Amino acid sequence: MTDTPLILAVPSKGRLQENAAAFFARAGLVFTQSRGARDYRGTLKGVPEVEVAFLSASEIVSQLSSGTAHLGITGEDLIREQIPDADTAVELLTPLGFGHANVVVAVPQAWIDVRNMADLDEVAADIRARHGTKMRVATKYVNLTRRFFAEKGVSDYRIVESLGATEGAPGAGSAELIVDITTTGATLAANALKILDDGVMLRSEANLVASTRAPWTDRAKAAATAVLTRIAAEEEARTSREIRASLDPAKASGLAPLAREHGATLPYGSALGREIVLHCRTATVFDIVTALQSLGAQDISVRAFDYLFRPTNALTERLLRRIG
Ligand SMILES: Nc1ncnc2c1ncn2[C@@H]1O[C@H](COP(=O)(O)OP(=O)(O)OP(=O)(O)O)[C@@H](O)[C@H]1O
Ligand SMILES: O=P(O)(O)OC[C@H]1O[C@H](OP(=O)(O)OP(=O)(O)O)[C@H](O)[C@@H]1O
Ligand SMILES: [Mg+2]
Repeated sequence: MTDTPLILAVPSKGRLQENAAAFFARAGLVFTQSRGARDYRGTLKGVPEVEVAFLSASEIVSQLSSGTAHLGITGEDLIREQIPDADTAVELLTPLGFGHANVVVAVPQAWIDVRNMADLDEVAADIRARHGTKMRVATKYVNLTRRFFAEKGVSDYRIVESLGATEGAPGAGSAELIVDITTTGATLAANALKILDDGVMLRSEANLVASTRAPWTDRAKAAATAVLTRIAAEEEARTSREIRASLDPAKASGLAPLAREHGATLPYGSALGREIVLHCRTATVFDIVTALQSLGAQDISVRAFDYLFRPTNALTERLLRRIG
């Protein structure tokens, strides 16, 4: 074990690696990587007390579940599959907008009469009548499949655990249908499979996840806060704009109502002299510009930020609410 206060688990390979690295880079969090004895370890430049563990998306889930890692990036599909009590063990702090994939039930396209989960009962009965065996479902999402099939009232089947190339199972004759993840649908199409109409089990994307079981010492909380504050400041910057203008002080009384109406703020107060500054959501910029023009404002400029640090942020609040 290590005595570094905070372990941050980051995908080291596969679909999520590049996007995760880009996500941290946007927040000004740069990894310095070194090869450790058993796995890759690193640090975050300028953020002491954080150790970065480079792991597979699935190993990240295990470490968050056991509390070996405090924070990590991984897919919700893996969280729901691998952690039976996910809502107790981890907190999904925020979806990250990449790693989108659906976990789906797919059957051969040739089964033209089979469209939804309820139709699988007939398929199962048919297979039993013809071969005296159970309908076989190939998947590596064993737990998600059991849960979903039970919810849909389908019980006469057996799972064939798949370790890869799941979509090939029906063609190879090792299962009748599959449960797997899909993004573009290309792999399903290449294997002549179709998704059942009500066969989307989970819409997954990469999430920033906190472990509730990790040793959340005061130093770990402080280190997490340092990381989350930067991530939040980047997001706040990306979704905000600054509007500056020159306004006749005689018109300044119209400013606060204007800001309120558009959900904007006056971070430095109402006008001292002619210069006014508003912060607003990106989508409201042009409405505010128009309103300012109606108020007689001139020389209106709109700027983007690199980082915007607020007194507090939703990520840190969410974490601290959960871990106390
Ligand atoms: N098209 C996709 N296929 C699979 N996973 C995807 C896709 N798009 C996003 N993901 C996400 O990436 C996660 C990790 O998938 P990836 O393929 O990188 O790992 P893996 O193949 O499971 O790794 P391993 O080598 O351990 O099997 C998935 O669980 C899912 O959350
Ligand atoms: O809908 P699509 O865009 O075709 O993507 C889906 C495919 O991608 C994943 O496999 P991956 O390429 O990660 O290989 P793996 O089976 O080795 O994980 C997944 O297991 C599917 O097979
Ligand atoms: Mg994969």
